[in-house]
Amino acid sequence: MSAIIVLATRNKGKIEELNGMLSEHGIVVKGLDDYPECPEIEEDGETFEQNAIKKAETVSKLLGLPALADDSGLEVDALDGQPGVYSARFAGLNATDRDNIEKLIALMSATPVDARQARFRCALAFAAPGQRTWTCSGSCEGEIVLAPRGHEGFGYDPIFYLPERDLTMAQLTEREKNKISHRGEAVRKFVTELPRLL
Ligand SMILES: O=P(O)(O)OP(=O)(O)OP(=O)(O)OC[C@H]1O[C@@H](n2cnc3c(O)ncnc32)[C@H](O)[C@@H]1O
Ligand SMILES: [Mg+2]
Repeated sequence: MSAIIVLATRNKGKIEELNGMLSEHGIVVKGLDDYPECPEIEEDGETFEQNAIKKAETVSKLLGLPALADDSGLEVDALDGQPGVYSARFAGLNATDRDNIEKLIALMSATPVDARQARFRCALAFAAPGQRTWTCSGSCEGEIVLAPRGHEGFGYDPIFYLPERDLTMAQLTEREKNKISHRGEAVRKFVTELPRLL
């Protein structure tokens, strides 16, 4: 079996990771760069789940195809859960990963090392014509470090430290990241539902 699922994103890191996990299940994930007619979708939800549902349903309706969406971000305990749903635009609307990392490092520099707990969260939503939208989520615990390390992954990975590995997320290969990440956990739940959803 082989199926195409549109992933409602232009984030290349997400497309790469989702393809890495779903290709062995006969699924090819295509991002929105393959569907230039899809407009930017305003992410105005209060939760990752609300944003994921909005992105998946908007794209599925517009294209008349099954669509998966990932809304994800970083929650830092010392910042009361920030940047949360604002993770992509933490340092402003057109912020780069580097801008966001620099802002977070500046905000965390006064926080003691033993109070830098954080987690990545990922909500997935799957919408298809005539079907009820399905959602699931995953999370991954870690700590913020002030010195970025590693070049793999994307986003906040270089400052997301995994104490049990003594590595940042950006020092893991894509395959290793997928085994432990918030997105990996959510995708494994999606995979168990695939026979019912597709
Ligand atoms: O909304 P789409 O188009 O999917 O792409 P986006 O980059 O705007 O994605 P989000 O709105 O879900 O924002 C998620 C941000 O959280 C961060 N993030 C999410 N998953 C991450 C991961 O696995 N590693 C590092 N940072 C991550 C990263 O900065 C993302 O830009
Ligand atoms: Mg976004």
